[in-house]
Amino acid sequence: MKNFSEFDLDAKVIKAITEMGFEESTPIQEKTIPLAMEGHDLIGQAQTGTGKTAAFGIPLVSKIEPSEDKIVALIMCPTRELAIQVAEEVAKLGRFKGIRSLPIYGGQDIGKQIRSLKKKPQIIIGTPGRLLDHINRKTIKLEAVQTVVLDEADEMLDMGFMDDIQSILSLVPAERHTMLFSATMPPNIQKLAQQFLTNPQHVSVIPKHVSAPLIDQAYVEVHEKQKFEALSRLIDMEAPELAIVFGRTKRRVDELAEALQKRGYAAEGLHGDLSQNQRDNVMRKFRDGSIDVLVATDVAARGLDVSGVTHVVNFDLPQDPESYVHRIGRTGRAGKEGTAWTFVTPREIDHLHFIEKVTRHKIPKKPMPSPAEAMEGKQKVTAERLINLLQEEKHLEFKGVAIQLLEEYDSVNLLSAALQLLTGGEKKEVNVELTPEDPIRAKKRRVDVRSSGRKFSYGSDRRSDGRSGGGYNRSGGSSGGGSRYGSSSSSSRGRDGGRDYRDRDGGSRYGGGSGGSRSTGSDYNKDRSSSSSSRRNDDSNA
Ligand SMILES: Nc1ncnc2c1ncn2[C@@H]1O[C@H](COP(=O)(O)OP(=O)(O)OP(=O)(O)O)[C@@H](O)[C@H]1O
Ligand SMILES: [Mg+2]
Repeated sequence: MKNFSEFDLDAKVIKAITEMGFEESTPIQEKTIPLAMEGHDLIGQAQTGTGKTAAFGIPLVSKIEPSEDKIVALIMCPTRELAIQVAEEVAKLGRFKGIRSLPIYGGQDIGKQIRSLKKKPQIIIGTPGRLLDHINRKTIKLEAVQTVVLDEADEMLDMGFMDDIQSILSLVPAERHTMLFSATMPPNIQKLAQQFLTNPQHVSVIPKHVSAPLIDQAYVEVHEKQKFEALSRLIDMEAPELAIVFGRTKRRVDELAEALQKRGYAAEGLHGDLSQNQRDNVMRKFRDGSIDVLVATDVAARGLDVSGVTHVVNFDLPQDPESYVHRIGRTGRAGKEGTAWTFVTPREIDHLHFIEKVTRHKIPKKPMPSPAEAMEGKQKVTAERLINLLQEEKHLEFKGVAIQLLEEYDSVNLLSAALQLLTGGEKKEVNVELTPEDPIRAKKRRVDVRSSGRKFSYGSDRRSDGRSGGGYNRSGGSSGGGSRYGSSSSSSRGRDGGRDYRDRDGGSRYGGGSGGSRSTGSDYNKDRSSSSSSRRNDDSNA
């Protein structure tokens, strides 16, 4: 991998990169930075957690003059949390150069945004709905925009943002530089590319498996009613540092977060029906570790980069293979390892196979963790806590009582009792009821592996094992199979429900035939609303 000084970058940007702790470029960065610096339109595909943000962020900030007083770059993201995060990364990259960037998303006070816009940011990072809102108010003007980035392009398409993106791009000069990024590139992305890009270069560093290589994947076959027990045993057994648990609907997420809290886990839910304040709070707590289980709908599936996420659990099987790839990709990022478990009910096994087929990765089956394994995990964690306390010498004021107790009782018995107390088994007894979700049905979607669109792939088949050395180490670079997976789906994808639907409507099961559900209001952002009357106007209070 290349050192960043080998690219033709602004010295102040290189300083920022160094400060961020990046030593070498990742494969997608190595391939896209030179192309982007030359102004080529491009479609960039690389596994989750491999630095796509910096792949477009670095050339972007490198090319902008600090003296510029117009908006010259626009980055669009599907969710608010992602817009915030991308804005933070861009701000870090542009820090020494004095580049001004601003996130613009639904749910945030529009007056405040207008005030921030008066500071003349050069880069806007936003969700499409709120962007359009500002454009209509003329508080955002796009006539000087030279570069547009669509992050998670396929998702924005899928959420029904096509019209919004079209409206936005119609206001950007045609002579522009457009880049499109995602870990997954289903075929319908071609349509978007054809419309918005000019002679794009396809840059793909997707090896055999589209899912990130450092993720240890498994599935557990469980009945709907056993899922909660399976989850708590799993958490006990694995003791994740941070975990994200994905549920199908908002209701599911609410119930699950509450149930976990009742059982004594530090968990909170995230979905599109929460106020932006609540969403921000939950994310902040998760990032700083004051909660360690984030229960979320697919609103958290894309792009979020929280270091320390060691586990992802698909409490409910995701509808789309793409969703699977992105959900599990919240762990195993930036060269770290991660674990992803997926709960599958017996009736959903076919759908799991479908996901395996599309992602070209066999997901091994594991047994449901036993109570003994769960207990063992908990005991281990308790023992570790005890030892930490001992090493920190925070226990000294208890010494007197300890001596007294030891005079009367056997030391092993005494310590066992203390451990039992610490392990806190009593909360396990709390009864928990979740409203059952209907199983996901296998969709008829043609999986044509052979004809996989080689266009996007030029197989840098990488392996995960290289963990030596500093820096990123996600490369490996032997050539090979490099078949991309995205080719597999037919056009049946996208219009028929799935995630947004689930996220939007706590109760309804997927597939109730509501053909247009994608466009009836992704609650995702609650962001798309103000731009189009057919959508729920969730932002009206903003
Ligand atoms: N060259 C690098 N060296 C080390 N770390 C890096 C490098 N580039 C990016 N990172 C870090 O890797 C992590 C993942 O990056 P990023 O969020 O951009 O991934 P992504 O490819 O966009 O993933 P996703 O598909 O999930 O959106 C971030 O924490 C980022 O700071
Ligand atoms: Mg990303």
